[in-house]
Amino acid sequence: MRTAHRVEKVRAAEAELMARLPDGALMARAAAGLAAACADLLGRVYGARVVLLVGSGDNGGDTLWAGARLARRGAAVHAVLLAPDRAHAAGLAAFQAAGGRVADDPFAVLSGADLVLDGITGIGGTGGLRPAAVPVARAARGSGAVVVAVDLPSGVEADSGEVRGEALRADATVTFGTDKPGLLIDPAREHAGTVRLVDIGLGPHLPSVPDVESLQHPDVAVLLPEPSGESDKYRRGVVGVAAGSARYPGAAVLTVAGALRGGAGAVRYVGPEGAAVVARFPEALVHAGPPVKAGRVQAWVVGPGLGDDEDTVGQVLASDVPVLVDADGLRLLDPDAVRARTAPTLLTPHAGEAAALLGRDRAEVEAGRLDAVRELSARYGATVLLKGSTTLIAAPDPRLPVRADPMGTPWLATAGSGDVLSGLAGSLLAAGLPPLDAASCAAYLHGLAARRAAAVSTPITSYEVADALGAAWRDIRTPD
Ligand SMILES: NC(=O)C1=CN([C@@H]2O[C@H](COP(=O)(O)OP(=O)(O)OC[C@H]3O[C@@H](n4cnc5c(N)ncnc54)[C@H](O)[C@@H]3O)[C@@H](O)[C@H]2O)[C@@H](O)CC1
Ligand SMILES: Nc1ncnc2c1ncn2[C@@H]1O[C@H](COP(=O)(O)OP(=O)(O)O)[C@@H](O)[C@H]1O
Ligand SMILES: [K+]
Repeated sequence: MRTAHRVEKVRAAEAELMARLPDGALMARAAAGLAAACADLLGRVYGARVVLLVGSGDNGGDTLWAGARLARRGAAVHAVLLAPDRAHAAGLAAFQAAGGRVADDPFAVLSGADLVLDGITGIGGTGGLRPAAVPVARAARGSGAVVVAVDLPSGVEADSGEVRGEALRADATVTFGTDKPGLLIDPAREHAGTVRLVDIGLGPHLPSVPDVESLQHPDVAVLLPEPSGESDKYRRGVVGVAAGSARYPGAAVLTVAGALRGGAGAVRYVGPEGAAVVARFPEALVHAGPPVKAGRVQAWVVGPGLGDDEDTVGQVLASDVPVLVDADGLRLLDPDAVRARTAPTLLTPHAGEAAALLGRDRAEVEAGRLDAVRELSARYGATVLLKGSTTLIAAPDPRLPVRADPMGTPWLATAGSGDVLSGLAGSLLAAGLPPLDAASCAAYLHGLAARRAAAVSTPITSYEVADALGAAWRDIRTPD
């Protein structure tokens, strides 16, 4: 599991730890880890041309101390001081004592650099890069050097992943003590590149429950349901799928395709497109009547391609089993009926649907996904999976961490892939996973399946994503 903590918690943990250590010890640990990571990236330190972008805070301090270490190992290191009067004094003295030089012309040194360290701002940064830093950050990006962000790419919001202006784009980020939420959530995540965590001893001082977390293969492996000797199709769970309409018959097929690969023992399709479903999937059970007459299921998926069938949404929401609501279902749902449910509800909007549910602009939701997913989940008393470039999942209990899916790929931005996801997540609900786990495992498997399909050929179709789900399960169970 990757875990991320908000800035206030990082600072509290740092204060506790610093009180037990000699002055400067923590920064020395950070700088040692940073210099080691840079040496790995460079391969050979001796003779390498390194440029430090140094801001006015401790982030610049870490960078100067690391620059001193690299200079002592024979690198030619120049520091670009963005606020010369406020550069970290001890760091600058150590840097110069080690043979590092302050650059007169930032653009001249950047044009010949092998490695650039971005120490403009870390967790103390607010707003995008200040205007003076913008051309320097752009020149770093355009220089052909490997760009390494120190703690965070400068200009991103550490706590939310928002980018409110211009931010530096790094190839890699070396972060200290713990991940920050912005390293797991777009658009900031995209600016960070590959993230490496340096242990500075903060762990025991951080709250045990993080603010944001990302599942990794072993976490998903533990959560996925496995049939046992005692299993039969009913004990494995039956998932009901109320999706598709004469106008959108494909949604019925794709949702069932996802549901069949989600671990439930049987999929019961309910709606007008049973013939199309059975033609593709003879293993599906079909029922043409309303959901209340369909027989017992352990979870429902309602909404993909449903058109305007409000009755179906109402009937499913009135049931006493977990319900996933997607697509048209989100438009047709009665918020009071959702809030009144005693069994869990999982809503799976994309940014446009989330914006409609919240009464906000789509762009606002996309820029501030963490805030949007938390607010939706609180308003509806439901688990919410907000789809997009970073899919986020929030449980209604605000004490639980928000899960940020690390597996998505932009190839998933293709019609119908959301239908596959909702079938898959509904199937995991029917198999007995709690909504937060069902949703986050589904997003992870969906992304992994899309990556596998994209490795064979691109562009991928939603049906190919569904087809690759079995291979994704196998990958997770048998890591190499
Ligand atoms: N506190 C500690 O013990 C440790 C801190 N560490 C480092 O210290 C950093 C935090 O240091 P600080 O709290 O000094 O904060 P930062 O160095 O992240 O940034 C604060 C400084 O940047 C300026 N600033 C804020 N927003 C800006 C913007 N958009 N553009 C340009 N300048 C801006 C502020 O005026 C302030 O001077 C961490 O990210 C990490 O790199 C590490 O050394 C580990 C230990
Ligand atoms: N830029 C992107 N990067 C990664 N995943 C994306 C991106 N855009 C969309 N997706 C994913 O693609 C799927 C699309 O679902 P959705 O918007 O419901 O489409 P549809 O209704 O056509 O099925 C979701 O799983 C979403 O997270
Ligand atoms: K930085």
